[in-house]
Amino acid sequence: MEARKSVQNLAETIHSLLGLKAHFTSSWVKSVCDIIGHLPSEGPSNDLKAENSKTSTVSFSNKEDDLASAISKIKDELAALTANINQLNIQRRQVLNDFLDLKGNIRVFCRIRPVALGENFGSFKPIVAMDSSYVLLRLSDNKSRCYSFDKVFLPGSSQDEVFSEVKPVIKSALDGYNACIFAYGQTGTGKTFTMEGSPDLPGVVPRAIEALFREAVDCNHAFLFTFSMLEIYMGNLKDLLITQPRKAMDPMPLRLSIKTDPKGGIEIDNLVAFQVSDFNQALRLYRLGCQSRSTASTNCNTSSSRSHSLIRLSITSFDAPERQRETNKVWFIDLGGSERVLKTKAWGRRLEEGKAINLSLSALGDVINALQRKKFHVPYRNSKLTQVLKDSLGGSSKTLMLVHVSPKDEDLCETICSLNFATRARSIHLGTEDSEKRDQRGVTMMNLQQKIKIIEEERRNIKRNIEKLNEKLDTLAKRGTISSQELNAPHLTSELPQPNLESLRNKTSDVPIGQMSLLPRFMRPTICSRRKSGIDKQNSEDKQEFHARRRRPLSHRAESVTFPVKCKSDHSSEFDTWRSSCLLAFNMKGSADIETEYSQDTSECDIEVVVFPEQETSRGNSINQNAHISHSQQYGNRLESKYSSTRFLDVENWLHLHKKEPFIITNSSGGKRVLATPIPEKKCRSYGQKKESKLKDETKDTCSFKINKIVYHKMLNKQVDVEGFRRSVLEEVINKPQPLFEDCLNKDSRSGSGCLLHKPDGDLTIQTQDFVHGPSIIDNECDTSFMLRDLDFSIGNPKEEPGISFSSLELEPHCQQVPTGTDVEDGMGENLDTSSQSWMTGRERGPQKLKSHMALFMVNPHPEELTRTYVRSQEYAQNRGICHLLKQKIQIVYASALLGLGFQKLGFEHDFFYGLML
Ligand SMILES: Nc1ncnc2c1ncn2[C@@H]1O[C@H](COP(=O)(O)OP(=O)(O)OP(=O)(O)O)[C@@H](O)[C@H]1O
Repeated sequence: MEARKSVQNLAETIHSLLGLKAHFTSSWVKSVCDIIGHLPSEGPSNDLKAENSKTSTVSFSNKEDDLASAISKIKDELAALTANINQLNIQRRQVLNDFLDLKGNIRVFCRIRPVALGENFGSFKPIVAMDSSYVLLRLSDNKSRCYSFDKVFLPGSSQDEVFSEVKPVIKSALDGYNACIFAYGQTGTGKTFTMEGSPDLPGVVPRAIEALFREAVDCNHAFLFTFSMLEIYMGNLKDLLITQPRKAMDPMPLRLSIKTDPKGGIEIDNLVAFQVSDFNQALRLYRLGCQSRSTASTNCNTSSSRSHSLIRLSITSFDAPERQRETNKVWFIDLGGSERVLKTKAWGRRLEEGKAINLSLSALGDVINALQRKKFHVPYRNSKLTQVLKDSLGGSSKTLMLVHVSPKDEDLCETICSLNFATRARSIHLGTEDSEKRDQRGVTMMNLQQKIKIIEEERRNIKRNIEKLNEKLDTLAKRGTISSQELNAPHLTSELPQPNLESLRNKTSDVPIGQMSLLPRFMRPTICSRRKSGIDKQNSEDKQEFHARRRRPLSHRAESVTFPVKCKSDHSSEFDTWRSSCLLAFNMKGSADIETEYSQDTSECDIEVVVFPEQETSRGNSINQNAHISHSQQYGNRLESKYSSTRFLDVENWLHLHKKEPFIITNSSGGKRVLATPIPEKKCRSYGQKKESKLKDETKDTCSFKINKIVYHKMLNKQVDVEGFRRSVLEEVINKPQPLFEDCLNKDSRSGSGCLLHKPDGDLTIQTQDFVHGPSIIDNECDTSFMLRDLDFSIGNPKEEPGISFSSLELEPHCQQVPTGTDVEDGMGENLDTSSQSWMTGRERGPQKLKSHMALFMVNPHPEELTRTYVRSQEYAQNRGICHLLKQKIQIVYASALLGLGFQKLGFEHDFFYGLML
């Protein structure tokens, strides 16, 4: 009876709504009826069937009937409201997209950096903001140029103001559009400040992530967010969420390689992607990634980013038909600072870094310009950066470029370069319109904005109603005898606001898998939620249905699938991580991973394309498809086995482990291993400083450091281009090398006296402690320490520079595999977080004890950065049977240093140090 009544009610409600709402199509009604027909036995329609087939043994009281009918009415109302809200979502997306289209899919903002306290402003202001769209660049007293932007942020602009302009793009990302938000500009102009911000003044990235989660909660769909972070350092991709190995024996991290699917979607093979469930998790991962960035001190910025850092947030929603695509990506890109070599006076590695940054920036400019001009050929392949972003630049994707400029007159040249870049990127495709058209556009945009507001207000009202109905339903359910299962029927809850994957999964898990395909899409659990709940495992016999459930051929879904990889810890517990991959990650060719090469050496051919059997020829893709065709059955099995071996990564676990123990994860294909090492808390700066001062006190009497075996007279006679006081020091060096070395090197480097540097071309210069980087060699037999870089070396007394921290960040990518700190004596033992610790270790044992040691050090000049020291004792090497190799290599390095040769000249490859270590 009850069941018949509720069905009748539903039918009546639908019928009446049909007259009112055009979107209630007959197929929709049919699908709802179908659901009822296929719901498990608790459902009303099954009751109805049961009643028809046999006499009902259950009799309901009138009271119960009324209750059930009230509940049923509420359910119907909820369904109607949900449909209504979906309709509004579609409208809102359309209007927002029209609005952004009018604004331009590629928008360029300009932010002028404020003058810092105590900074020399210069005699005249070269850059003046005329209004919120124009800046005037004064080239000289009577010459100036005007540049137009979509928005100009004055020096006093707050982070809030900047984010308010970014917000529409974030909203549209939730609507399924890909988006890229770039920070571009001269080094030291505030790119990182804009993107990352500070704890008090959070930048675009944390704000955007927060907004995404907030808006997602506000939407009536379930979303799945995955977070990844990588950097492009000198054309190489590096996963910032996986730390580097600690020992030479430790496995190398998996190489990241860019892959493209037949539809043009880009995936980065082996890039770790974490499923994040809230803002805090994402923020903590973001901080973890920021700590691993390659930064260094340059003439222009004490903490200069030497790479492009890219944060990717993938958003998936399988049940939001109004979204542009199921999975889309938002990229936040803090570009490396553009710099003029003449100004930065960079050389060696800094120079190479600067060159790589400039090249990829100009490649990015070319791509954006080509897109703006709607050119047929877009030169994506010219850099790794543009290859990675290929599917998120152009088309319907939204691009925001925040160009940063300096207010100082001494930076005029760089400012011109940045503004020219911005002009190219903007391409002023809107600039050609006359003022009438521009006004018209302005009016249309205002109308659209108004429309968005009205729609959002309407949505809010409906949501309030939904909430009220839900409360009502809860109360009725408590009063009545209705089973919780009935209340949890998916058509009631899956569309409710504040979606929660967990609840979604639970709600749908009651439905037999065979009936899943009968449910409308919005009611079905996502692959992920099913996996998490273990449905797939439990129903392995239902593989057929599992595949049948897919709405599209596999090849079509390639861009949106994130594959999990089973991970194992060496510490007896198991962890799972998400390894973000498109279907290409299965890599039918086996070990055909393509190593990331320096960007300029690569072409589109480097991007591996896997073609699946049912794939149609993709747009503009001329790659030989037959070469990669694989058997669909085989593919299907692989897919299934991947899924069945899945568990979700607990981000908290990951973050926790990064603070504590190192662990190794393996991917399910076996063999390759990635080592994640603990990352100390950011507070290590203060820790390092504390140690440093303690160290200074302890070691005043052990400062002298003789140089007996190396004579530099000849080199020192070379022309030295340094300022007054340094020149006089050097002259002294030429006359009396030994005392000067002591004098110069034994001073506290932090006070600025610095170290002596010998460039490969023979030039000598003194630089302050900040520059010191690269591997260094200590050999107490000749009381000398070397700090060697790939093209140069310096001589210094490490004991006198306790504050210098050692890190792999300064090295060639492969050198980064060099183990992190271990105790000098036993080679293993304690981890040394700071160099000061390691120096202390050495000092505690005294010079005599150190005598038998040869050790390698990696220096990281960045005082804020995590500091790790790499020390290996000769004894330890001997124990491990590699002493011979170690000695030989160190001798070569010595010879190289003495001859003034760099490593590269001797033909040393990146992995030179790797071989030295255990
Ligand atoms: N708008 C701003 N308000 C306050 N401080 C700022 C602003 N912009 C930049 N700064 C400060 O200027 C310094 C340099 O900024 P930042 O490191 O962000 O530059 P960058 O462009 O990222 O440099 P690089 O390219 O070398 O990494 C920082 O100390 C930062 O706090």
